[in-house]
Amino acid sequence: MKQLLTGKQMKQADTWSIKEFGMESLILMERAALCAAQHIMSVQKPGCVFIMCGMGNNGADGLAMARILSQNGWSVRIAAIGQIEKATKEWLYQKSLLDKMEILPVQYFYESDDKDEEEYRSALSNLYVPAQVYVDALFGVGLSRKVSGVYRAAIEEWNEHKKKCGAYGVAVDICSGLDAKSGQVLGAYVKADVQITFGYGKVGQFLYPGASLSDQTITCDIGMPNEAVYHVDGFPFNCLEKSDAKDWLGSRCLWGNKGTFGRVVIIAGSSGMAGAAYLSALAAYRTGAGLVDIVTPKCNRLVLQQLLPEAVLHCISEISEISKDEDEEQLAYLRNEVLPKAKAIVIGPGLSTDTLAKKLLDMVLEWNRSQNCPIVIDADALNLLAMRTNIDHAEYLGENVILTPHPGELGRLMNSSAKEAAKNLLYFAEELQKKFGCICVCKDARTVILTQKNRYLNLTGNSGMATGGSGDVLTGVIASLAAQGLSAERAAVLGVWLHGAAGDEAAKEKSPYSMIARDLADGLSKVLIQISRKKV
Ligand SMILES: NC(=O)C1=CN([C@@H]2O[C@H](COP(=O)(O)OP(=O)(O)OC[C@H]3O[C@@H](n4cnc5c(N)ncnc54)[C@H](O)[C@@H]3O)[C@@H](O)[C@H]2O)[C@@H](O)CC1
Ligand SMILES: Nc1ncnc2c1ncn2[C@@H]1O[C@H](COP(=O)(O)OP(=O)(O)O)[C@@H](O)[C@H]1O
Ligand SMILES: [K+]
Repeated sequence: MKQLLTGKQMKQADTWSIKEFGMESLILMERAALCAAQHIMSVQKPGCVFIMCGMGNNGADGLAMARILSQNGWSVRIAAIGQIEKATKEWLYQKSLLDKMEILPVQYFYESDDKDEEEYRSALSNLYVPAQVYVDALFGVGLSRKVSGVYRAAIEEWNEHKKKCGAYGVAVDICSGLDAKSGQVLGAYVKADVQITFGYGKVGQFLYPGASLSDQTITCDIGMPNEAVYHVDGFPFNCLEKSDAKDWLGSRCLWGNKGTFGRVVIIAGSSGMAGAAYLSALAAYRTGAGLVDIVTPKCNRLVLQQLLPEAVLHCISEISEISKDEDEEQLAYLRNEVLPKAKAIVIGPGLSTDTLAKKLLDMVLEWNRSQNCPIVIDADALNLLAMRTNIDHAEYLGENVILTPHPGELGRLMNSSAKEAAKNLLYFAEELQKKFGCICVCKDARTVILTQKNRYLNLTGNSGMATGGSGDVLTGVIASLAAQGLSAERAAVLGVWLHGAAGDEAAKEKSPYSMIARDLADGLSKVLIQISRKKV
């Protein structure tokens, strides 16, 4: 399992290693600089390298890289941007080594507020020499505010000159301008070929738009003590990898029958929305559930029977079509005959927010209070949940409930907008988890999964999944895994991984442009062939 930290957590890990463990800051820095320099030497023959340094320790890494590369036959040019009074002690030390070696001129460019951006850029332009490698060591995880003035000009010149001379761009630790937690860019930002990041990957490098700033992010071990990660606030973000997916999936019982592999009850669909029920149910079957029941309005009977004859249908009447007694009867039937057989329940895809949908959600939440059955709440059921204002959510929901909002639904659940939720996905996910006390799967180009104790970031998937019905497929995958006996947490995390990996398979075959939600079901089969064990 790969672990990622936020910028703040990384600093805490650094500080603990230095102050509590007693590892000299310069040891870590030397390892970091050596790692980045070695990467450059592994992909390029010695030539000319241009290094843009700030005055913090990211800049100090850049100076140390300059020394190492110079000693290995490289011609080095350095532009130091900022005020020398702000330089860290490590920076001054690295600079003093360069001075003693008498081989490297450091060109300074001081910060002052009296120029406009164009003036800065033309002044800086002279410092940016043609080179085959461009290194960005302006800001690392210490970036704390929007980039402006001389720094903005320095970044823009760096991008422009790098492009003009076709140089290989290396960002030290993290692309300058990228926020190491949110993945948002703060003002200007470097676009590099590779980010050589130290100790742990930073969450912001894997969230979008941050993940698009470089083609590759390489994490280097810089010798930080392993315990350092236990001395940070909160939890690191875990990223499931293929080998973990294999372990978590386990093996399928060779002598199992359909009862062994769990029954998923899917409460979904409304008039014109049969597809949502179909996609969720199809995905549940394709992920291995033994039986799938669909609870849906009568109008969807024919289409669902034709699309998925394998599903058991329970067709219900709209409230307007029946008497109060009949309405009570059909709910009692669901409560007494259908829900008790479920090993996992999905509620919400295409459900609508009408009175019947509301009653169905009430019934499922009531069921949740007395039974220990994993429940996936999605789409309209989330919208209905967002409309409830006077309940203590944490009392209703628990560790067996999985909410799967996209940014629109997340915004609604948190009384905010989709735009805000997408921009601050981690923050919103944390608040949602606190509010409902359950498992929160906050979906976007990167999906964040939070439980009471753990944080996960999913790295599979692609833009082809931004197509109607993808989310419905996810509900079926998660519920199917839960029905087969995985804990709700593992079902959610593995489900999101599988769903993304299925999307990646679909994209290989159809391209992200033309794949549709149904293709994810075929993708699931391919991924399951790759990760399922051959023998018990
Ligand atoms: N011993 C350590 O602490 C290690 C640190 N390392 C490097 O050190 C970096 C962190 O160093 P620092 O904490 O010194 O931080 P940075 O070097 O990332 O930058 C901090 C400096 O930039 C200024 N700053 C922040 N945002 C700004 C903005 N928008 N405009 C203008 N100035 C701004 C700050 O006031 C501060 O002076 C890491 O990313 C990594 O590259 C590595 O060498 C590994 C070991
Ligand atoms: N650009 C993307 N990269 C990776 N995954 C994506 C991307 N866009 C959407 N997805 C995934 O596709 C699914 C879309 O879900 P949702 O918006 O609920 O779809 P729908 O409501 O149409 O079923 C989510 O799991 C989301 O994480
Ligand atoms: K950097």
